[in-house]
Amino acid sequence: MSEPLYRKVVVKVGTNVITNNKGELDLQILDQLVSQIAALRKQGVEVLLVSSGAVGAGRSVVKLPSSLSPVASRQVLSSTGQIRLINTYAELFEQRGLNIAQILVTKSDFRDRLHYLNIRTCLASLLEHEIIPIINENDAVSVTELMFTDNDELSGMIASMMQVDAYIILSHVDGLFDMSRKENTANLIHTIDIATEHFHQYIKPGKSEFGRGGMLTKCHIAHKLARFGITVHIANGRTADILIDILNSEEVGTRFIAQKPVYGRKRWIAHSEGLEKGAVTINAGAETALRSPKRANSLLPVGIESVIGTFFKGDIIKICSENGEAIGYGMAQYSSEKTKEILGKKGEKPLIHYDYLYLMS
Ligand SMILES: Nc1ncnc2c1ncn2[C@@H]1O[C@H](COP(=O)(O)OP(=O)(O)O)[C@@H](O)[C@H]1O
Ligand SMILES: N[C@@H](CCC(=O)OP(=O)(O)O)C(=O)O
Repeated sequence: MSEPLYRKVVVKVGTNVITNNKGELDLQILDQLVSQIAALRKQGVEVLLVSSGAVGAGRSVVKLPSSLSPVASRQVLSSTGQIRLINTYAELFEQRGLNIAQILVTKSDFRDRLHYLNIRTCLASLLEHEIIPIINENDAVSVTELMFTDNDELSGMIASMMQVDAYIILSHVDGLFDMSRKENTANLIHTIDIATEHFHQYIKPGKSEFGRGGMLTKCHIAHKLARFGITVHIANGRTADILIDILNSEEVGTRFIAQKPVYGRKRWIAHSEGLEKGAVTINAGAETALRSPKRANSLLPVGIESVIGTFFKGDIIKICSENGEAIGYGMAQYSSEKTKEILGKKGEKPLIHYDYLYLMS
C-alpha cells in the first residue's frame, strides 16, 4: 500500500455485513475485516471500530418466545450477543497480535460536556496505547427515548468527537445509488459535494430487515460530518479489501467531500439532538439573522418569541422557527427564567453566542 490517505478513521460496520442469511456471525467476513484493520494499523493508521451485530449474534445464542416484549427481547439478545461478538473480535485481533477494548455507550453518556470529554479521553488513551476500541451502543440499558437512531449516528458522533480524517460506513450495499432512475439502471454516486448537491434526490425510504437506520440516516450523518470537515465514505463491507482500497484512494463506494473544518464545542452542540434541556421559538427576522451568510450573528432576546422547558446557563437548548420546526441547537448563556423576563427586549445580552450555535442546513 502507498502512503494511506488518512491517519485516523472511524469504521462502522453494520449487522447485515457481518451476519449471514441465517443471522449468524459471518466469520469469513469478520476475518477479512480484522485483517484489513490490522494492515492499516501496520501502516500507522489509527482505527476506531464501531460494530453492530450484538442483537444479530444474540439471535443465534438464545431462542426467545414471541410473547416477550420488543424492548425485553432486544435487551436479552444484545446482552448475550455482545459477548459472542466481542469474543470473536478479540480472538481474530489476537491472532494478529492486536489488543482490543470494548466500549458500550448510550446517548445520555454524551449529554454534557464533561461526560463527552470523559469518553473522548478514554478513546484517545486507548489509541495512544495502540489498543483498538470496539464501540457499540449499550442496547441492554438504552431504552426508547435515550436511543441513538442507530449506530450510524453513534459512529458519526465518535468521528466528530475524535476529529478523525474520515468516517467509513461499511454497509451491505455498494454506496448511495441514484434511485431516481429505474431500479435496474440505478447508478452508484461516486462523490457528493454538499455545497452543490443534495442527497435527498437519490434516496428511497425504507430500512433493511435487521438494521435500524437505512440509507437516509447514513446520508444525514454523512452530510453533517462533511460540513464539519470530515470526509465520509459509504461502501460495501462485504467487498474484499474495501478499507484498503479506500485508503489507497481508489474510487469505491460513495464519498462525501469534506468542507472547511469546524472544531470544538460546535461539534458537540451539533450532536445534541434529543439531549436538549429546553427550547426557544424565534421570529422570522431572528432566523434570517442567524442564517446570514455574510456574518456570524448571535441569538438576541429581541428575536425570541417563547421559551419551552427549564434550562440553566451552559445547558444545550433547541432553537425552533416560528412554525415550530427545529432549526438548530445552542448553548444557553443564561437561564430560561431570565430569558422569559427579557424576551422581545432590545439591548440585552445574547442568549446564544454564535460560537456556541449550530444551525441545521
Ligand atoms: N439511494 C439509495 N442507495 C442505496 N441504498 C438505498 C437507497 N435508498 C434506500 N436504500 C436502502 O438502504 C439500505 C442500506 O441501508 P442499511 O439497511 O442501513 O444498511 P446496513 O444495514 O448495511 O448498514 C439498502 O438496503 C437499500 O434498500
Ligand atoms: N447496537 C445494535 C445495532 C444497531 C444498528 O444500528 O444496527 P445496524 O443498522 O446494522 O448498524 C446491535 O449491536 O445489534
